[in-house]
Amino acid sequence: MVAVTYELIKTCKQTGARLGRVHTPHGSFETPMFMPVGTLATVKTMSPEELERMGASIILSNTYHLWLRPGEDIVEEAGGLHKFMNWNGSILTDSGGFQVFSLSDLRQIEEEGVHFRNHISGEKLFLSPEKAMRIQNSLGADIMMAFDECPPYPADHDYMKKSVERTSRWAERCLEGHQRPDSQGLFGIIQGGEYEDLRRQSAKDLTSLDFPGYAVGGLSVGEPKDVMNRVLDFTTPLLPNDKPRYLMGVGSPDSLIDGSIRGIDMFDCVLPTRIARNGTCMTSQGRLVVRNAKFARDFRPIDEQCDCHTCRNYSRAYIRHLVKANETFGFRLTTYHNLYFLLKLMRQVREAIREDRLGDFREEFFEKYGFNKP
Ligand SMILES: Nc1nc2c(CCNCC3CCCCC3)c3[nH]c(NCCc4ccccc4)nc3cc2c(=O)[nH]1
Ligand SMILES: [Zn+2]
Repeated sequence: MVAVTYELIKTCKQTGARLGRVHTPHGSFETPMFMPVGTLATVKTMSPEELERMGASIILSNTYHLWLRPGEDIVEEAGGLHKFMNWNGSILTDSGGFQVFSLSDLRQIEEEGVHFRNHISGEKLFLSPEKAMRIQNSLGADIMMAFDECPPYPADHDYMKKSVERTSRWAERCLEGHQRPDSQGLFGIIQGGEYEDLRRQSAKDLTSLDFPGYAVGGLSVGEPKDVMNRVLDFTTPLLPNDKPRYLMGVGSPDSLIDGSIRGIDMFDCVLPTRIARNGTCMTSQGRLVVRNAKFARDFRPIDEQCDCHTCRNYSRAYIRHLVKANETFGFRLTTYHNLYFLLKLMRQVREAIREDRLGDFREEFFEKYGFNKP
């Protein structure tokens, strides 16, 4: 029995976008879909009830963080992540590879795995494909990610080639180390940077291993947006049509639309929750920094075209006051709105695919939001 399956509902006649549905042991969700990030087993300042009310179906958590704190053994004793955090929707855990490279210094990559320092205590640690599988099996997420290397941008072709080949060997070790394939779906991660030959090699290696889903990794690491779009143009067609495609670390409105147009089904990013905690909101007219003095007497909602709980009940002036006073409730209101905004955007993208007009929707949205013309 396969834990995670994908159903292609239809392809947009105007673009390469696809409307689909992903089935997991904890429920199914339509795609393209945005996944809120909950690093330490919580989507910061949001309760599971609020996540459900805003329309979240799947959230992310993380091997690296939960291994360090509180420890995957405690989560396992609690009955797994779903019970531990009281979230009954789907959960995806990243493998920790990216976090090791982005969070800790003194890391050393070898064939066996990665040596690094705990970014909290400084103690020396070691993470391997097998260890990353054991931790994710203990956490019990519906979807787990292969242990990969996400090279820095830019990286030269030689380094990238060696890295892709090692990531492919690690992917095989992940499949062997995965103890619960019937209840947790393991996704492979395609690397290769901006090099078409290496993206082809990575896709060939990983699709021959028959994972239930595939992620495009190694992007949203500082490259210009047109480089990301070009890499997607030649990478997504290499992936099977009957499996989900997950673009890692992407969460700005324009990239969610452009990634969907290029056949991506799933997205995650810390952006909406992170900028919310410094009082910046995404709105249909572009970004709004609510802390700005000009909103001191502005009693309109954050976004006059938004029907979320925050926009129906609170004003810019009130939220500005809370954020300036560093009141937690202020960050709850901005976080709720930003997540709702992206989840609603994905609903609009799915609607546009249904009606074969995602290209038109992109034009309208970019114009209103203030993104530069294509
Ligand atoms: N395995 C793996 N993960 C990647 C991630 C982490 C995805 N989010 C996981 C999530 C799990 C829970 C804890 C948080 C992370 C990426 N994130 C980004 N860009 C983010 C760029 C960005 C954008 C806005 C703000 C900060 C960073 N590129 C990524 C590439 C890879 C990759 O190749 N391999
Ligand atoms: Zn709102």
